[in-house]
Amino acid sequence: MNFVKYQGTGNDFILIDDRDTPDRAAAFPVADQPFVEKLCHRRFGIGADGLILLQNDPDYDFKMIYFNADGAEGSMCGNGGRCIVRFAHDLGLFTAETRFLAVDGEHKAAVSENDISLGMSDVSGIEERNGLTFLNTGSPHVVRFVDDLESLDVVAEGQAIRYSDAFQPGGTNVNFVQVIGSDTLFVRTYERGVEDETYSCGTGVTAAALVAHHQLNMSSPVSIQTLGGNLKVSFEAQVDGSFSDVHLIGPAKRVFAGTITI
Ligand SMILES: N[C@H](CCC[C@H](N)C(=O)O)C(=O)O
Repeated sequence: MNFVKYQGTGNDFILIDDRDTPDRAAAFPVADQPFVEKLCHRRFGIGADGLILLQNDPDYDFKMIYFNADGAEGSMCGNGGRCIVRFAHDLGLFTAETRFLAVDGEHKAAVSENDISLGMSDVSGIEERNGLTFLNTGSPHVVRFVDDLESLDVVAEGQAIRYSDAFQPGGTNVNFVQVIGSDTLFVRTYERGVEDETYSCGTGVTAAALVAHHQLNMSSPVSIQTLGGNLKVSFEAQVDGSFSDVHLIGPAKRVFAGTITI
């Protein structure tokens, strides 16, 4: 079975072309969670934050199926979404703009030489839960502002919130955010399903930008720095507290291709 790897601001993914072939026995074993986990493992496998299948869909250019590094199917992945758009473009499935289906519904995206602009789901609003700011940008996210993000223990602090009672049974991703300019945030994310800090989280930086607008009146587009590079988030804030026209903009790059032999 062949695979390619892509990374978007250091959030890295195994991508597999799982479109219908005459022999469906060659299709990816979607229910084999230990297999996906092994492929994502950085010592026993290829190594990745997640694995994404590109499948056919009768009504869209393609369909995205996303698994976290723990092997379980995840909720929406923004950086993975940008990577699969670049992959579909590399496969010649569209020229400049695309419509595809993901776990949270339809997404539109546009490709330019350096960036992918990915349309995200509308966000219904921002809530306070047990003193923490929480929202769903396709995946569940807590957003917490801090003063010194550089020296924060993101794994320990993130885990405490991810497993706290308020977010059971599903858990949540956790973003720590430092304001570093009038329109710029530095974001570090503890990711559910990876159970570690990743270099960048697309739905997470989207959440951070929307909360920065809501709480600090930061205007669109918001620039975001992550450990793996820079992203932009643009949006329209509605009077009822919801957000529409949300876009996650940044690079996604093909890193290598290979054959799975385990
Ligand atoms: N890395 C992803 C987030 C995946 C969400 C996943 N960790 C989950 O909660 O299922 C992103 O770029 O948006």
